[in-house]
Amino acid sequence: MYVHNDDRVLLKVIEYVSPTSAGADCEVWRAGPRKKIYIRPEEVKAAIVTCGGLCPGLNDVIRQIVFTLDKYGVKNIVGIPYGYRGFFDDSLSDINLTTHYVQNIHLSGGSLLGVSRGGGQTSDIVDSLEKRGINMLFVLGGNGTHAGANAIHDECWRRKMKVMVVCVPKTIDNDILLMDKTFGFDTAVEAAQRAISAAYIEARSAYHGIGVVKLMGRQSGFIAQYASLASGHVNACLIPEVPFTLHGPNGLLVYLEHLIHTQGSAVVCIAEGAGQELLPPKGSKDASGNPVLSDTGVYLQQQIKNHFIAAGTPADVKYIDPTYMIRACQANSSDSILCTVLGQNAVHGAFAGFSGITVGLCNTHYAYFPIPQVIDHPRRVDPSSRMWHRCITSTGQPDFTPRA
Ligand SMILES: Nc1ncnc2c1ncn2[C@@H]1O[C@H](COP(=O)(O)OP(=O)(O)OP(=O)(O)O)[C@@H](O)[C@H]1O
Ligand SMILES: O=P(O)(O)OC[C@H]1O[C@](O)(CO)[C@@H](O)[C@@H]1O
Ligand SMILES: [Mg+2]
Repeated sequence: MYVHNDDRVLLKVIEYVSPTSAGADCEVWRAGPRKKIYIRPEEVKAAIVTCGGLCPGLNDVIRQIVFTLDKYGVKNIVGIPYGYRGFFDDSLSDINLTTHYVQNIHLSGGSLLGVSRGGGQTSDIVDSLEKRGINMLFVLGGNGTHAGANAIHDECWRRKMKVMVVCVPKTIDNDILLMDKTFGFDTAVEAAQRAISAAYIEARSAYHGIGVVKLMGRQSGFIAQYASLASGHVNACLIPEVPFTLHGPNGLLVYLEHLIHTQGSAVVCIAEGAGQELLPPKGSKDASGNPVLSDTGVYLQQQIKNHFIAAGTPADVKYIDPTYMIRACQANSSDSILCTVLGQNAVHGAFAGFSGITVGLCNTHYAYFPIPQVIDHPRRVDPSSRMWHRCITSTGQPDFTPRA
């Protein structure tokens, strides 16, 4: 059954108050195979590239793109090694991708193709596409990668090159706008449970035990929020979107003291971007220009220890940082399904002639989004949302917001 090009997915089942509300001006196409295809399969040279940090499910998406291209009859498929770097680093060679080659890659985490951050001029990448004769490009990555893909799309358009650039959002942080969720997020939340569980068991078993778990989330605290909600053992969830105070009567430290006296143990879950304002900024950036963050997890652990020493109350503080363990793993079943459908739809989108789009889940429907709208700014936890309130209701934490 084919999808008609005029089919649309309703972005939000809400009435927009103003045309500048997020998503109000965004057209979202229904994803899926079209009756009329834009290019003959025998003319296609397809490439797949994975950029940014790792994310569970990358291999599932790569595999499904190759399988679906094969179903359309495409024989010429290459993998670009190590993200955008593979386009301009002459020491790196493309990888020929066949269904046989990718058959089992979803059984392990990581990316078959490798990933990287930083580097590369758009014009060099487009030169490279031209030189290699690539006319279908599948780009898997987060906000930065999407910005790069959109620039590639614009440059191809400017040069009148017929290249379809189609993205699949990859971010365990779940920080892409307008989508229900991105692949890898569920797996990361699930993997974080082992760390939180260990922190809880350690804390419960120790005399006055306190467990601190740091999870990824540079600007968006979704992983910490959902992992805390899923666990049920977290007493305080700290995210970048909600400033907190450590000291003073409404601070975290006094609350932990209260928990130790009333229930004997406590668990804190902190997102890496939370509490950055408590430490001097590092001032450095990674290769892609993302700010390098201070380690608030280690700082928090130290502050808790100091506080309890000063209070004369014994406390056994255990710190767990499972950072890379929650993303370097194999996708769970629900993410595998998501990856499979996203991968298939990425190929359908390219064959339908879309370019400069990304594939995502919108109100439970698979859809094509224009890239600029989904990366206008990172999606963040809304502290006044019902979901955040559900989270703090579940942890039972008081309001740690700094008071004037
Ligand atoms: N504004 C931009 N314009 C063009 N290219 C960009 C831009 N921002 C980042 N890139 C490129 O995109 C690639 C990935 O960017 P980045 O390291 O920020 O990861 P990301 O896609 O945001 O994923 P993650 O969620 O893991 O951070 C890098 O090669 C980087 O050079
Ligand atoms: O250490 P790396 O590879 O730069 O990745 C860390 C970053 O990845 C992210 O999860 C984004 O993918 C951020 O939250 C985190 O800061
Ligand atoms: Mg990014």
